[in-house]
Amino acid sequence: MAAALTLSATMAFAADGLPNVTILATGGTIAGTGATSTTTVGYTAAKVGVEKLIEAVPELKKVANVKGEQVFQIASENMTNDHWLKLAKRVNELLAQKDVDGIVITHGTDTIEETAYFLNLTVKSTKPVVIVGAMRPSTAISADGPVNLYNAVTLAGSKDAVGKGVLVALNDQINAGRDVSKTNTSTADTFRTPELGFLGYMQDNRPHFYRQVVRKHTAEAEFDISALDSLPQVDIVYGYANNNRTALDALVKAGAKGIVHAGVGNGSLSNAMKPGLIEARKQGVLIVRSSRVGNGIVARNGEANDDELDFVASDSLNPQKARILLMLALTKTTDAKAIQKMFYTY
Ligand SMILES: NC(=O)CC[C@H](N)C(=O)O
Repeated sequence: MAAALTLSATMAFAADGLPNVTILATGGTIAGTGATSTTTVGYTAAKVGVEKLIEAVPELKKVANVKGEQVFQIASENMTNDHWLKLAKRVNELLAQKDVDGIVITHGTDTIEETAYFLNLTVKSTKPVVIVGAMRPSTAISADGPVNLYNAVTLAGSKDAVGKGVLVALNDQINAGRDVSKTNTSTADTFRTPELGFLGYMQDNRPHFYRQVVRKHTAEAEFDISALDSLPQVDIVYGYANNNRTALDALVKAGAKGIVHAGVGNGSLSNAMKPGLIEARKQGVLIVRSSRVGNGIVARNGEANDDELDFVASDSLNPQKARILLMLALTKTTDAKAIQKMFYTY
């Protein structure tokens, strides 16, 4: 299956001088407008349509045959599971076509890392999928959107990006959708993979790759959203000094099927929170221990006896990414041991 997909992706690339890249626009700052050229905070996101984004970068024509589609027009803090299902289905439809070589998704930066990981697990193709955004609105001095879009289209049209999983490309760097995070509220170099490292650079009209993710993704992933119109409810509970179980209990009462605990340190559970998590698990709610630290491994049977409690350790996924894997895992099984395996696979 994966070999056939690789072959078809390669053949499509060879069919024409320029690759065919579709840009799916979803909103964000890259499509934002401010009152003046110096407005870089307090602008309005998700205003400019995809055709205007493309027109603003005439250089795109030199690197790809570009088509644009406005999938939705939102600030990415409003991204929902429904948006993800719609987007993943559209990406899969397009990538199944022989005349589409790669996809670029323009996106608000706040939840890029979540959409990237969701697609990394649900896209059924090895063809390149690149998510891009901007930190300055389109009207700003030195707007970063145009160069980021140019690099993203170049990357999505490159054979070097085939089979690398969903990529996030901003600020001349290529990051893996699995590992990347927004690390600064406002600077242009916000997207980083601090401990594991980014994959390569965009320079001189081409990608330069130095590493790749070994965890399974895209064509090799077992998740199939093609027949789904909703995902199981999974929520996040935060760990902090003097915390309590009030929010946890409310989420469980509201019907959460899974809870990701963004614990302190190595996924530690306070004496105030732990009994609530144990009760929730007894009621059938899946519990994943992650960490608010944002880097490192949450070790199974480390800060809690996961074997005894039937909990899952998040491995290296941060809470917002662990939430996505748990939702998708719950579409396949409710067995905590099987879900733990998925956390070591993806
Ligand atoms: N830089 C941005 O894209 C942030 C704008 C907005 N909050 C969003 O995520 O869509």
